[in-house]
Amino acid sequence: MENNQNITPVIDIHNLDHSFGQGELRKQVLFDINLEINRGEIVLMTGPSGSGKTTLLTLVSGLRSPQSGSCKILGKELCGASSAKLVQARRNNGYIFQAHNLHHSLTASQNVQMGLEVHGKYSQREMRDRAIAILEEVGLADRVDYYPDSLSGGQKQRIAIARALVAHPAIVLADEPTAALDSKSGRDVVNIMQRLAKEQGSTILLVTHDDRILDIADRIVHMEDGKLVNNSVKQKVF
Ligand SMILES: Nc1ncnc2c1ncn2[C@@H]1O[C@H](COP(=O)(O)OP(=O)(O)OP(=O)(O)O)[C@@H](O)[C@H]1O
Repeated sequence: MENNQNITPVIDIHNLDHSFGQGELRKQVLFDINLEINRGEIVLMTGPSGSGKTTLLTLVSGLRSPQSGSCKILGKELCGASSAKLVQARRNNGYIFQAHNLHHSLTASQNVQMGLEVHGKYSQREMRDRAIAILEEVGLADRVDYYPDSLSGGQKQRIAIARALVAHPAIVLADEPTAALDSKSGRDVVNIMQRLAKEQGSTILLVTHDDRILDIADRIVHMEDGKLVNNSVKQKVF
């Protein structure tokens, strides 16, 4: 199984279509998507508003059920999968969103611990230790017991990264993680995300409108009117 995962793409999508609505209101928003992403790759997805980027991300994550075509994640087909299988698939992912989605009534370390609680296999002590260790890695050693409202946007997004990566997920899905940040904070959070994901061997699929972070990509794909129009290896710009 382990060897198999090293050679087959972690994300393996073929002829994927997706529509919203029924009958006359039915509207197709994804058309014949083909995308293979290997272990450890960082792929950025760009494209205009409404082109279908978030929809594709939700299908890959198991948050939405793929309807037609093939969407294999870590070798498991999500197209036609039961709700229980989709829930299981979600456990392989770490999520980072534009608005960090932290719980205001929980401290930084308690928020990060939530990334471990869903797995149900760690003791309280172990969760706290792991949360503190990863908060140190994202430069927040001195903010472990702070509440999100007393922290800056960049600091909150670093907590969200720590929460997404604390359980060493195989796949990290990020939807415009730098949109709410100034240039320096945006740069810092993607650098941290890139470093941690490379250390852990995670695969990253990141949706962005932010031209300033494109250089972290191993590859950039572009969505246009529900179709992936550019799916090639990126020339790194230095
Ligand atoms: N739950 C839904 N029900 C119906 N239509 C939807 C739903 N979610 C998205 N859509 C439609 O699907 C299309 C693609 O939306 P999506 O959010 O995937 O685009 P996007 O590229 O992520 O846009 P943005 O960059 O603005 O976030 C849009 O036309 C949108 O209106």
